[in-house]
Amino acid sequence: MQERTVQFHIRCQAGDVGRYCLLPGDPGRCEKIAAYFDHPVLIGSNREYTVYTGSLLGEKVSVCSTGIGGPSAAIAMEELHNIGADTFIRVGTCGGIALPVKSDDVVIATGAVRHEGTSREYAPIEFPAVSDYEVQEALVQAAKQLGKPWHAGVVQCKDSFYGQHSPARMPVAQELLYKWEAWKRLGVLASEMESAALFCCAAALGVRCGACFHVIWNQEREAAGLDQAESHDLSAALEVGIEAVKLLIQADR
Ligand SMILES: O=P(O)(O)O[C@H]1O[C@H](CO)[C@@H](O)[C@H]1O
Ligand SMILES: O=c1cc[nH]c(=O)[nH]1
Repeated sequence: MQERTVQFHIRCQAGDVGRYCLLPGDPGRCEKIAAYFDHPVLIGSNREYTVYTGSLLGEKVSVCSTGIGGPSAAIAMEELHNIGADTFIRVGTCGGIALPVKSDDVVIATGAVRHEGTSREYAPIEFPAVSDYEVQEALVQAAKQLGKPWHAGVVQCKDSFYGQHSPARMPVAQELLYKWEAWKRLGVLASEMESAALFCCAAALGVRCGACFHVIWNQEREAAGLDQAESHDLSAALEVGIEAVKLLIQADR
């Protein structure tokens, strides 16, 4: 494919974004994240991709939404990398699976279950989808410094949100249910949709990627009669993501 100055989907070019990029799924989250930057500027918006650039500690940083699912997330990472980005933090939402993971907690991914399609077009299934160690460490340090309730461990990625929430009505119910039971027994913390693709895409490109999540709810806690809490205030996860970028900037200097 011919090299392009302006990237095909994100419609940005070299100079538009920083080396450090935060990657929320929801375009509506970009303005909130950019509000933590110094001098944030809206670079553009096309399809699910909204991009703002500003600075943190004097270093150029950006936020680019990825939309829902691995295909659009991998496109964002590829195109941001084409124009100079090499360090990525997904700042997403997730649903808790492990019982200690409560609504409003922050989950930091150490790795991701590849129950989705995109990562298979980057790496054979034997290859693990893992977070970059430096980014992971910065996220943990950030959560500790900020005093946020956090958990670090494996998250599960899938392509069907409703396969997670209504597995029994799917024609492939048996497969979804026995695998969900396996994720539970293996101590998987939470379910979301993009990290596995992003971690494998990052490995293929030779760039750093980590991920932190706001826990909206936990369907297993609900099933166990523990609580039915639901939270949509993402500020703790956003603050952890921003603080981690600052720690990486300092460590990289
Ligand atoms: O809130 P975001 O970052 O989009 O993340 C989660 O929310 C979406 C599903 O509701 C999926 O993209 C999932 O990964
Ligand atoms: O339960 C949830 C919440 C957010 N994102 C998901 O994929 N699942």
